[in-house]
Amino acid sequence: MSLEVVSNTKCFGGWHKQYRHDSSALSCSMRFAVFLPPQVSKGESVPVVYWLSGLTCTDENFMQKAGAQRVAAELGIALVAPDTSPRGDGVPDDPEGAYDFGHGAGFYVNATEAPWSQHYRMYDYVLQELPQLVETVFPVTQQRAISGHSMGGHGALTIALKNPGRYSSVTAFSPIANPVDCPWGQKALRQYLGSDQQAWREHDASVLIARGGSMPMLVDQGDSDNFLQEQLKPQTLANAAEKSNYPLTLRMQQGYDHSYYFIASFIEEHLRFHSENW
Ligand SMILES: N[C@@H](CCC(=O)N[C@@H](CSC=O)C(=O)NCC(=O)O)C(=O)O
Repeated sequence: MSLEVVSNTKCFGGWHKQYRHDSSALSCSMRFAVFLPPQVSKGESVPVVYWLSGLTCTDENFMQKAGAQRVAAELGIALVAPDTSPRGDGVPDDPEGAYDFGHGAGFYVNATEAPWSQHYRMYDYVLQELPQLVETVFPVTQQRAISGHSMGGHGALTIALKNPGRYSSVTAFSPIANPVDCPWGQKALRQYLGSDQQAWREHDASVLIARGGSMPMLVDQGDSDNFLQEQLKPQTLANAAEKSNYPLTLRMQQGYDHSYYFIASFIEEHLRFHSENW
């Protein structure tokens, strides 16, 4: 396993680092970011929160805009932020360069349809390859939590719901909560997974949560989010959770939009939530 250090920056007594590596899941070179809290420099092993970003993002949006490092340093949590899709000249992209499919829009699934299936395997990357690498290279414990925003909120919820026991807790900001029934989700799932909607349902948080479960889950959603009605549908998630008695806390936050200003306002509460549930 070869890791290239891209950057190394001191932050709140810990270190923000970017790395590049050859991903076998995605068959391309990938960059990811890690924040190691100060406890690591004192020889401690720490738990990890994996952060999945939304459409158009790289590993940088969350690390630069969410302001998560101060609380992660206080709580002794490592943060890991992967990119949102495979990338590179050899990786097919949306033919029209649309922002909601292809590069920057991997939707955290394993594509089954050509030409996407060779590289677009973000589900395996996030669930297996990246944690394996992180747990080999960095002083981290087996305690993992997962969180994300929008497309990344969809990724966090579905990966957690499909893998009970793998994460201690899951949180999301403005997740695409019912992708089988919104334009972003339908466009991506049809192309990555084909026309059989049963396959899409296996990556829909509202479908999965209806099957029950017990992993602590917190979702924050701004009520002034432009994407709320057409793309996000948190009420569908809440209704399904109620029917299956799933312990979901959904908080509608008055006046907040879809941006990282919203995430920055509540990321501390999400990290404390994870910290209470290791
Ligand atoms: N460019 C698009 C909207 C793209 C957008 O809003 N991306 C969000 C995530 S949306 C769902 O996954 C984001 O996080 N952007 C990066 C940022 O740093 O804000 C448009 O113009 O509509």
